Amino acid sequence: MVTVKICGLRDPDMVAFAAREGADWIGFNFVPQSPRYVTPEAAATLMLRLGKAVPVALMADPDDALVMQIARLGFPVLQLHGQETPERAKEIKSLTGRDIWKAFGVRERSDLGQIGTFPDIDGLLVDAKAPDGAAFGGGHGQAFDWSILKGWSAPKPWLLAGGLTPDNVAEALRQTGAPGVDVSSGVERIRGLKDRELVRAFIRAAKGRPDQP
Ligand SMILES: O=C(O)c1ccccc1NCC(=O)[C@H](O)[C@H](O)COP(=O)(O)O
Repeated sequence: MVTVKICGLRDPDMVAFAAREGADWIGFNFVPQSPRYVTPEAAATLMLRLGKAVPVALMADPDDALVMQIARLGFPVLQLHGQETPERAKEIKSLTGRDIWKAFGVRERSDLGQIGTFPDIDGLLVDAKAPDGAAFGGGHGQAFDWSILKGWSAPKPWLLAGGLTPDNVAEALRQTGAPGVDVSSGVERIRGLKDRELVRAFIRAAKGRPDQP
């Protein structure tokens, strides 16, 4: 079964709703410039509503103090979404003992080359490259050309991300064979605010049960 990560939740009831609807992972965003940012204190409250969903902490170029603070909250997975080097990813892994997922922004086939230089990560996201001039590297609601993944085999467990929506996720999965998907903007009507109907539709479309009430 395809796994689903819903990223950038800020509201406890929405966390509980996404978990009930079958989200496998729920991402909390610790990038202060993001409209989806939550403080570590707020995340601790949100984490009380996870049900069976697994929390993922999203950070961009975090310092040691932040990674330790987040790891202490109990996150089993840290998702790195900045300019972290392979060495820094390894360092964060040893410092915290947590699984490390690294997000890679891609636009063309050659962008996939960087992935092999991160031997110590536990998983990865293949995401769209941020638009030129963007202040941060993800959550822009833009898809990349999925055909660049044709014939590529991921060295680690991976999620497809970037511009996915309830309407295109089934086709994205068909074209890429991704084992899992990650979404943020595509389940929002207002930037930064998740929408229940879209969250439900996305999870059902990704898991291949779109018509169930
Ligand atoms: O979502 C953000 O605001 C964000 C900010 C800074 C770094 C990363 C961010 N999001 C990372 C994610 O994992 C998103 O879910 C992923 O980029 C897909 O986003 P979208 O295209 O909006 O579905």
